[in-house]
Amino acid sequence: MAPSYPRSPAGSIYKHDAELDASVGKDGIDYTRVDLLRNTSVAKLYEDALRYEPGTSISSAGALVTSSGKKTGRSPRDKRIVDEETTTDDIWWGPVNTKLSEHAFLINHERAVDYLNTRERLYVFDGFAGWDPKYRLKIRVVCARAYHSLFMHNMLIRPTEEELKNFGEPDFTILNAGAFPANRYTTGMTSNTSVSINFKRRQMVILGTEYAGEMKKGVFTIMHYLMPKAGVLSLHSSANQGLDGDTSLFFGLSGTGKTTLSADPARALIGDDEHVWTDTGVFNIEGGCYAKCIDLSAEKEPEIFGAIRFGSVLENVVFDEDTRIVDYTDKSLTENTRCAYPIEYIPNALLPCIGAHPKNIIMLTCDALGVLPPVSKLTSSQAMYHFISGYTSKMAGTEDGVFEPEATFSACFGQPFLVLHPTQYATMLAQKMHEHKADAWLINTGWNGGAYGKGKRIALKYSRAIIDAIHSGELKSAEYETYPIFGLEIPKAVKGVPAEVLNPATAWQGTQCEFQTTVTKLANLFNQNFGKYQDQATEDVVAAGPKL
Ligand SMILES: Nc1ncnc2c1ncn2[C@@H]1O[C@H](COP(=O)(O)OP(=O)(O)OP(=O)(O)O)[C@@H](O)[C@H]1O
Ligand SMILES: O=C([O-])CC(=O)C(=O)O
Ligand SMILES: [Ca+2]
Ligand SMILES: [Mn+2]
Repeated sequence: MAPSYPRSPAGSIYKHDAELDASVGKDGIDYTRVDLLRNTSVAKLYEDALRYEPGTSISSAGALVTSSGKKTGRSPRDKRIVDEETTTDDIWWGPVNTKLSEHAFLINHERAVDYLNTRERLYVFDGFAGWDPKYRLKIRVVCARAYHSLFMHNMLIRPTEEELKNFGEPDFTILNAGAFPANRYTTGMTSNTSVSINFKRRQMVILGTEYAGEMKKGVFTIMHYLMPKAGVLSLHSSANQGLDGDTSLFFGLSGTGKTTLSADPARALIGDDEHVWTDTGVFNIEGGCYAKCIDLSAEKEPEIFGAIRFGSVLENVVFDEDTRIVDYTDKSLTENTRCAYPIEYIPNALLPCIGAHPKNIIMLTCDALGVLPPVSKLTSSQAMYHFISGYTSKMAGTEDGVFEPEATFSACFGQPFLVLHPTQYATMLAQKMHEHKADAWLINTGWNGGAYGKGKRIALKYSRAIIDAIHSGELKSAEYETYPIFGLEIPKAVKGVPAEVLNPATAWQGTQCEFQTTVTKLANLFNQNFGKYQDQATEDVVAAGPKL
């Protein structure tokens, strides 16, 4: 049977080649073997992981504690997209998408297949990406570690028994042979880690990294291509919904607070990381959340803390040998400690994870220079400017080789996952925001009072108070002042936040001279970066940047 991309009532939204479908339907994996474990129970995956995978334990809360080995973050420099005729003209080749030849892909594929077929145990998980049946993709994950299977069981949408029975052929297959290296002498390889996506064959192959986040972000990359092609907008954002059904999107690069701030006791959680904005509203791509755990506490993040229990996968954390109590402050393995849990482990998750059109667009940035205001209200041109710029700081650990906050511009707040040119996503976002009259806000969840090393990260309770004020309508009618150079509108007061914190100039603990220098430095970085998009952006968007 030919695999199919998501179908609308009008037929397939994605064209494909029947002959090719027939040939790649055979992905090389021996599905007839008797020891193949398909959509195995959580308990069985626990037992296998504990028995066969070194570095696996149970935490005092019942979570499966695992080790992802040497790689404890994604490897963006080892990610490749196959250069083939059905997609090559669409892809934004360059900064994040590096070409891999079809032949080199086949070598990697063969290596993964041989590795997987020769394991004593093989796990297959079939699940969905996308809560809206109209756009849903059927994803198959084939892997050799119970940990990886449980991770994707948590992160994809779990099929019902009935759906599993009728699953048929997957739309996309992930072959995860992460414990086995890529051959560095294969053309196009620059290390023994390789994460490659082939849109024509609908396959993703992972070699040389056991970091499970590669799989969820692989699915996102696939959706980031297919969804805009189908006329809907994929987003690296979290989403939640108030009692009145008002939806908020929280954009932000890794570590800016999408997961933390979307878990809000007063609002229903739609999802924490990947969404699609369609003509009818917003749907979550995933069936689970993937929270950062560093310095996690029950007091500060009760919903997330409570979600770490039987069934959850806790990666690279350190715990007490006797009590099995996890020390969330311990960064000795990595700062990027993570937990993957099914979305229904969050008490007020909205099921199915589909919400209304967004009313508030919240852009999160973690400014390590300490000069962006904790909150500003954006005009629509400023919203586009900041979406295209995607300024933040890369936080330690999420990517290989990052050890302290590093200023970065990541287009659409998720450049590593973009497949098309950033302006294509930005244009769709502008249209949708205009059509649905959404308000836009920029929130700095990063440093305040001084740069990294001198000031401190703004208190989580202040960021939460700001978000409450957006949702209550308090901020929309607040009094504002203009923040010079950046031209941002800052509220003069927000309930629950000390007034001096709101303006970076009054919050600054060092000299005003040092403050001005830092503002100028950041403004220059913005201008320099936006140069890349000057030609494609409209005049008003270009004018929305800082003016020195
Ligand atoms: N003021 C703040 N606002 C939000 N998060 C904060 C704040 N101060 C500290 N943090 C911490 O920053 C981290 C934010 O991580 P979070 O998991 O929410 O990021 P994310 O945007 O979901 O990233 P990713 O895409 O990598 O999952 C958490 O560890 C949180 O405790
Ligand atoms: O991909 C990961 O490992 C975690 C994540 O959500 C991100 O980095 O945006
Ligand atoms: Ca997250
Ligand atoms: Mn993310």
